[in-house]
Amino acid sequence: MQVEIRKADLQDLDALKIIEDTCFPEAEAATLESLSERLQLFPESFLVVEVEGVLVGFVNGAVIDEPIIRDAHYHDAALHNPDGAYQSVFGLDVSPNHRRQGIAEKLLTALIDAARQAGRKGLTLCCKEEKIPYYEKFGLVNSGKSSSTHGNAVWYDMILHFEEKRIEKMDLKIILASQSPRRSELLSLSTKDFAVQVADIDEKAIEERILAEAGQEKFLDTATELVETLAREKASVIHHENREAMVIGSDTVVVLDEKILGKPVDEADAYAMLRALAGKTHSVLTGVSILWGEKEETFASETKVSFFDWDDRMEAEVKAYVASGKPMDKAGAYGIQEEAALWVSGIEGDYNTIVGFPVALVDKAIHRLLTEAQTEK
Ligand SMILES: Cc1cn([C@H]2C[C@H](O)[C@@H](COP(=O)(O)OP(=O)(O)OP(=O)(O)O)O2)c(=O)[nH]c1=O
Repeated sequence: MQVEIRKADLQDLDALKIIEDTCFPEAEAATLESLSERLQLFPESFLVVEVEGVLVGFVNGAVIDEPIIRDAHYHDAALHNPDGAYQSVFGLDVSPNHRRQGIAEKLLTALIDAARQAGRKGLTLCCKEEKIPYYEKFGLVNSGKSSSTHGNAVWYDMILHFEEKRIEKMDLKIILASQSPRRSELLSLSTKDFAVQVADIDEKAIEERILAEAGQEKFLDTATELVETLAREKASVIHHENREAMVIGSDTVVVLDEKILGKPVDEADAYAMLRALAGKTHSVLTGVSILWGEKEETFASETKVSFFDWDDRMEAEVKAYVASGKPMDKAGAYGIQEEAALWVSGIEGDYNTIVGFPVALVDKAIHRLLTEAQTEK
């Protein structure tokens, strides 16, 4: 028996309505308009099942903010929130001649998996008393009688809370291989539980090698390879000494007119860099490498930054900024989080990539690795 689950589309509407009417009494069955509205509103959580190419069942539900479905959720489309916390189940239908073949189970499991993947906190539905044991098999827990009077029946709230997979809950050692206080601050938005160990590598030698080996590819590709390699090298040094830990390395460079601007070597160099950046658009590239056991996630993020034209006021500000010593530990000789903010006319991309750590991408990569490890267990 060939069973296939896929997302529903509007062409399925008539078949869906026929199945809905065979599964529910008239007072409880969703109308054609309602099914059509749901299809358009939350296609991500409207799944159908086909057996040998014939549509025989479906499951659907809005994504809502609270763990319990209220009657208003069925009628008020505006209560669907694509970023909401709970996947609800408005209906689970299988046509009568395809029951007792595990098809409803497959549908519900697919919706639970999709909700987990989407990072929801859980899944919630209302059912009649006799269906409680059925849903308990999926881990849903009876929270008592529902306030719903849908179809004048008595309903029960059933809720499945997904396990918290935040990093804090895991027995995991994370090490940030960086001396940069800004990287620590940004990583702490994703997890509070990490150590810092500084990796000492010969950045200049790696840069010279990669630039010397560069072929005909675009300069930005070479620069991307450079920040990824430096990030991986930093992580690798620390990972070598801490085999069980998840180690994160990172590196940032500024790319202007096919030239790489790293940290300035002295005040004159810092001044020259800032003078060259004025009136132009450059790229800030930050590479990140996460090493954990045999696993690796290495990537780079690019943000374009434009500076206002050079004028007398900027000249005075740049001189004072250089004299303060602040440019010396920063790629391109500036920190957008400091006085240099006054010279920036616009950015295109992620702000934190400029500050040296694209924390949103890092957070996602960490959780991808954790999910991967859990499914392998
Ligand atoms: C462009 C720019 C860079 N920077 C910083 C980010 C990085 O810390 C620094 C680039 O130097 P990196 O060599 O990438 O990093 P680092 O030496 O500070 O730390 P480690 O190698 O130990 O990880 O420039 C800002 O803080 N703001 C900015 O606007």
